[in-house]
Amino acid sequence: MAAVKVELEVGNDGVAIITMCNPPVNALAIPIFKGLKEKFDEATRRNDVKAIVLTGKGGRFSAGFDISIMQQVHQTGNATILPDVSVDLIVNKIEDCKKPVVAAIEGLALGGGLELAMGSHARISAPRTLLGLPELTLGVIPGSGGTQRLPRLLGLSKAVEMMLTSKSIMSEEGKRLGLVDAIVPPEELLKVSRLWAVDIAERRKPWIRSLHRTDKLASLSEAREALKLARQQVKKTAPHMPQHQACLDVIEHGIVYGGYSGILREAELFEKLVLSDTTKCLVHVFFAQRAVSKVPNVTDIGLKPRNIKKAAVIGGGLMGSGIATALLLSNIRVILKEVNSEYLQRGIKFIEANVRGLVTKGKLKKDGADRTLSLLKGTLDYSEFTDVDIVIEAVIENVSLKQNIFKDLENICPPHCILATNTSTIDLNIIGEKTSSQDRIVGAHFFSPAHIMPLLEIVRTRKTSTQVVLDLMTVGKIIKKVPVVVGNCTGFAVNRTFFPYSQGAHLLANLGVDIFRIDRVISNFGLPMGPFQLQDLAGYGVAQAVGKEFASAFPDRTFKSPLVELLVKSGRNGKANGKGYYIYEKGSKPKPDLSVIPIIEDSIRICNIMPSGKPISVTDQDILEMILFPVVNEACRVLDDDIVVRSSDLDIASILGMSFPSHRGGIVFWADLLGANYVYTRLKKWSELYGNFYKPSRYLEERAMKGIPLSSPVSSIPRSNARL
Ligand SMILES: C[C@H](O)CC(=O)SCCNC(=O)CCNC(=O)[C@H](O)C(C)(C)COP(=O)(O)OP(=O)(O)OC[C@H]1O[C@@H](n2cnc3c(N)ncnc32)[C@H](O)[C@@H]1OP(=O)(O)O
Repeated sequence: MAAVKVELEVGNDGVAIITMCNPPVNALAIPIFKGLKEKFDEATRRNDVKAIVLTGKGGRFSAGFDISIMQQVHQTGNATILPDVSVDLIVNKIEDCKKPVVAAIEGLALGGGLELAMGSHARISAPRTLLGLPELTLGVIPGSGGTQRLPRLLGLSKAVEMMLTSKSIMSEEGKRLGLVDAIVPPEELLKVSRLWAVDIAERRKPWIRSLHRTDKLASLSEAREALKLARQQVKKTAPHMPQHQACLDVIEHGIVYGGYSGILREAELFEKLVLSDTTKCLVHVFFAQRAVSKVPNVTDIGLKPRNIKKAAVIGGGLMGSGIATALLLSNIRVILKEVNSEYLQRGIKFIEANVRGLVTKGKLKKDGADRTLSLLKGTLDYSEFTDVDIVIEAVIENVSLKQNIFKDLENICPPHCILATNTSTIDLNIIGEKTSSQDRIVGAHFFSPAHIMPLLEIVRTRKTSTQVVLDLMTVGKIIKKVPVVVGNCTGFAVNRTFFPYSQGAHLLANLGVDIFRIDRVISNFGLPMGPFQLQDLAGYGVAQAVGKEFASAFPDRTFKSPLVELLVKSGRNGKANGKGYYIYEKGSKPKPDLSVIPIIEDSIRICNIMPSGKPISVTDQDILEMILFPVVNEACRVLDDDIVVRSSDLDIASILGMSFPSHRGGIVFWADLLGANYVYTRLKKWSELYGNFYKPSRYLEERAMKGIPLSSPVSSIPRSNARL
């Protein structure tokens, strides 16, 4: 492992080059801060140094504060391990240094990295360098002066926009806006920076301390007005994120009381926010998202992914056309196969609409769209399949149809070709039963709409080859998905974990709880919509088909509600035919359709589970937990059955596949914050009142009894039947 260190080298020109070395991104770990303080002290002291250049090794300036330090704070509860960077290093040793400091930036300067650069007296950058303050995505605010210096360098409105959206800009834009002083080719970066530093020392260039600048700040009243508008905006866009309001408060504080006071206030709030649950969750998500790409015995054994140049998609329905769109947008040639020309034309139209839609949204240029669509070829037979590298089957969920398709594919496709299915529930072993190619059969489970939703569940059986898993992971990354490798079972990881979600909502509805209240509670928690609105969106056919699969796979814990069948009988099919739980009118939010209430009352009568025939009385917290704790319970079974590599994979899958709020950390992490024992006790009580649907799983019970977090590796407890 390369040493984490800071180097100092003094040239004949009297310039000290201070270099941060912590590959791959020069994260600001404790030894880097320590090293920076020492080297700045040394450079300030030495008589042979007249100016300083600060840079990062390996073509990347710095990705900011080492986020694992925040993780340590969360694990220990001890915030005193956070180093004093803002005042002790950046103000005292860099900005107030007796010798000029120039930041030589390449690759990226993010978070604390950009804050170091802004504390310097000038910034010279290589082209196409990323500059940004993404701290809010981690639940904190910039904590090393960013909230004060960025507005002073860029002006208030652009700085506020950059911080609230956490979006980086390129150095070219930075130069235009005044964040960067010059852009030079990478090979000249150090040379120009040294000269610039000497020029400042010899007063040929201005010696500017960003914190002291006020020329770009608006007047107090204008600033207050702009910040008030921003506050109203974030109330709507980030209602669960305390860091957004805190960021605006600190900026305002600095404008009213001066930059240095702003820096002190910023440090106080940063320390407070680091300890918040939001930060715990978002920091967990940061590392969990990176962990999913590490699959033991797949990504760590030196295998190289094969090149995927040509793909085929079977089925041009919504899923198939979405998958084809995702492949095409990443420059992969696609053959789309359908059973007749009417369906084929419809599929091609879907794809064209997806691609043209991106042009309308300004995400793709017209000629880019034309190029993308030229990679698509429709077909009604298998003649184009003889040289494809991957086939993704996306036909309806019919076992014998899929079995026959895979039998054909085995005979027609080249032997190296990956045979993938987009089934959302059917066992892969059954799909491949009529072939002897089980080693190249794999699940490629996309989420609808497939060209937009980021999750790709890669389902492997015991027989799927490692090479095929690695290849599909690589395709997933190429098409900008987050691949999560899971095992084979009904519903795989995501749909299986979440099957109790709508069942729990239906159980409550049949216990007399208002469905619109249920939806409100769930969206207030942070999901984009409640379970009934989601059902409207997906269509009731999906709910019925999926419900049957789970009822037969897990009959012991399935709640069967008559409601969906009653709705269908009364001519409703959700948003698709404009008749659901809600009324859908163009241009306005869905409104509760009160004419659905008599149908719900019918369901309650048939179901007959209300104690003493009366609706149960519940708090909003009860509603939330009665819907989400059964999901946690199933997540426990998924962990127990080894369906995921690690519990944090299920967190990422729940966030990216089911839109579980990332600021809650994912389904397992959220449950652990509440405590296994709390979840267990609540479920146990409801199982006594309302039956097996709530019965705690063995995994949950054991962990609750022994005080072990749900996320602790399975090896800490004796295992049952693994089902990969
Ligand atoms: C006080 C301050 O105001 C507070 C802060 O500075 S908070 C930190 C702010 N900075 C950030 O949020 C940037 C976070 N990093 C990123 O966005 C991306 O990693 C990146 C754009 C820098 C690079 O992306 P990419 O090239 O895709 O590589 P990526 O896989 O993400 O990262 C490479 C490795 O560096 C690690 N890493 C990246 N940034 C890190 C950071 N700031 N701290 C610790 N580790 C970091 C990743 O965990 C990963 O480790 P791994 O190989 O062991 O999984």
